[in-house]
Amino acid sequence: MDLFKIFASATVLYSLYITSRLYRNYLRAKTTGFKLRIFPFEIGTPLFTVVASPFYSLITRFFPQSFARTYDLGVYGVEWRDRVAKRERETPGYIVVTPANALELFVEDGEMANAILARRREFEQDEVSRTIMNRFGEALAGSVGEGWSRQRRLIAPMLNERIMETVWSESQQQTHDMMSCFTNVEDGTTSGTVTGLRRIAFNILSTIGYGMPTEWSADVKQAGKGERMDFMEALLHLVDGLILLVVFPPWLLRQFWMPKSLRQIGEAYYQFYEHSSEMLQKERESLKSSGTIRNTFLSSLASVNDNELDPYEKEGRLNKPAFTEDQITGNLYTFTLAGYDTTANTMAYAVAMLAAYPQWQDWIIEEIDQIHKEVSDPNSYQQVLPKLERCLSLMFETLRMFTPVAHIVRECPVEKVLTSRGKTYRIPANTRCTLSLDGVGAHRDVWGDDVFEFRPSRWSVKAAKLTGSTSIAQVPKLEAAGAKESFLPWSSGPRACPGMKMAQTEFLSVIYTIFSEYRTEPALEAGESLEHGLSRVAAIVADSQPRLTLQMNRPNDLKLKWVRR
Ligand code: HEM
Repeated sequence: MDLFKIFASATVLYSLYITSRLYRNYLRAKTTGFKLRIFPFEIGTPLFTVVASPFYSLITRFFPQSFARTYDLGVYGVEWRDRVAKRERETPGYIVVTPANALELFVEDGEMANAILARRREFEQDEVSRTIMNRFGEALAGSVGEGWSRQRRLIAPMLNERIMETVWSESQQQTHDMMSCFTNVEDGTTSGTVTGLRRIAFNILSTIGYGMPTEWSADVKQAGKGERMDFMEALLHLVDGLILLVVFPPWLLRQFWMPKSLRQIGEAYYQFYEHSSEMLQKERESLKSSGTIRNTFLSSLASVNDNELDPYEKEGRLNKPAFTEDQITGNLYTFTLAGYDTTANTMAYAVAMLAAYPQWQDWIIEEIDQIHKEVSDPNSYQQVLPKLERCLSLMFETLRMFTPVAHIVRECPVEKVLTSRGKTYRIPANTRCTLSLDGVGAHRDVWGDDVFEFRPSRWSVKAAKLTGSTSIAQVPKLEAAGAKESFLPWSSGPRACPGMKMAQTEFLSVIYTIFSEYRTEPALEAGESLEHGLSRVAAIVADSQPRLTLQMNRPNDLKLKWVRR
């Protein structure tokens, strides 16, 4: 009985505590101008993320809609669930009031998202992203404040026009190799299209990042027992195992009693450091002896000097290397992380959608055939790339529908006032702002009634022309009203993706090379009609899930037949 009383009193006290915190946060939020949602649990934490998923379908089925919706917001991948459910998005967003210290602001409107992204100093990257991105050393993608400005100034130019021709030609070569492998087998049927495209994206990073050209191959080279992994194998395990490495220490993962896949990730962690340190050593030696900077990210990182820093100059340290070994390792890793899954999955979704909707294949093939007639060299980066408007529209539409980085988070430590669509909003101090890059591309008033349809031609007059400009940090100049603000797959503002042009060049080169020679169609099962085959492919695409980026759950079920045109 006494025990019962203790338990009951504790429950009452705890409920009072939660209620008082909720009330306090409600008072903070009520005059902000945003719609409010009240929720009795702290959302967005790693704990909630882990615990919430198993109860997801139970809660959404049996609890009142507004409770279920707020719960939904805290479960990873809400943007994709909204898209599949064709849910209308909020303008500009809403605040979730929980008992936590911070308020949770969810923004789904382009104007407000852009306003936040433009004010980098006032809305810095959140702590969780920083921890993940700096796992291997302080990197551009995980730094804030002056440290970020300095890294950005030095690193962004490394992804400039100088590397684009290599990206273009290497992507062409890789694509040729992949396609000959696919079409070498009887009737050109393969379930390896997604894996094959991922391999291309990885191999391009290997060339551009480390100066290690790798031949396309359907199989991944795997180190045998007791053998040392090569650098690229180690890197591949680390990219796939990123979240595990944030949660578990690498020494634990590599224990002999762990499952093989986890052991490999733990092992890869140590081998990556070893390789990266050796490569850096070699790069520095070769720089010293030859004085030539290779056209790779590693060489640029190793050679760059931070001449502009006054304090360095005063200390007589002018021409000192700008980056420590740890910073170089961190940047090598995040460069691969940021550039791999994003570009690979964009190519995979585009090809899958072309297979499911063959009319769009006809549409881009028409453009490609026209280009072949117009240019003197059909492989020339300079001649071909600026003409690929429809192919670029295909990329934009794929990114709008299958946004790889569904949201980004910024912190607001001090109260700010912003306007959106003529209305003023107050963002209280200590608010976490989750900006839905996917949501801004799903507003009916901007995109029209077919907002949830895949229609690349909506971009045809809007598609940015890649003019060979060296400016890489610009969002494409989209002419249609509102489209620029409502298309943020690469984010916007000072932190916008510096790899945008590289991703575009790679995507365009791969799509152009494939569809210059081939077409694809669903590999039909016995007795299956074409119509059924097409909708089966569309269903495989719809069965996706955001992991690090959005990915298909059953990529190997995407059985495609490749035929020479
Ligand atoms: C379709 C392909 C890609 C998409 C959709 C994409 C998207 C993004 C997004 C949303 C951000 C976050 C920006 C922010 O915090 O405001 C980002 C940052 C970044 N991306 Fe990309 N990205 C792509 C390809 C690439 C490639 C190919 C590279 C380089 C190899 C790259 C390198 C980076 C880096 C270094 C950052 C950190 C920038 C900073 O914090 O200043 N990305 N990207």
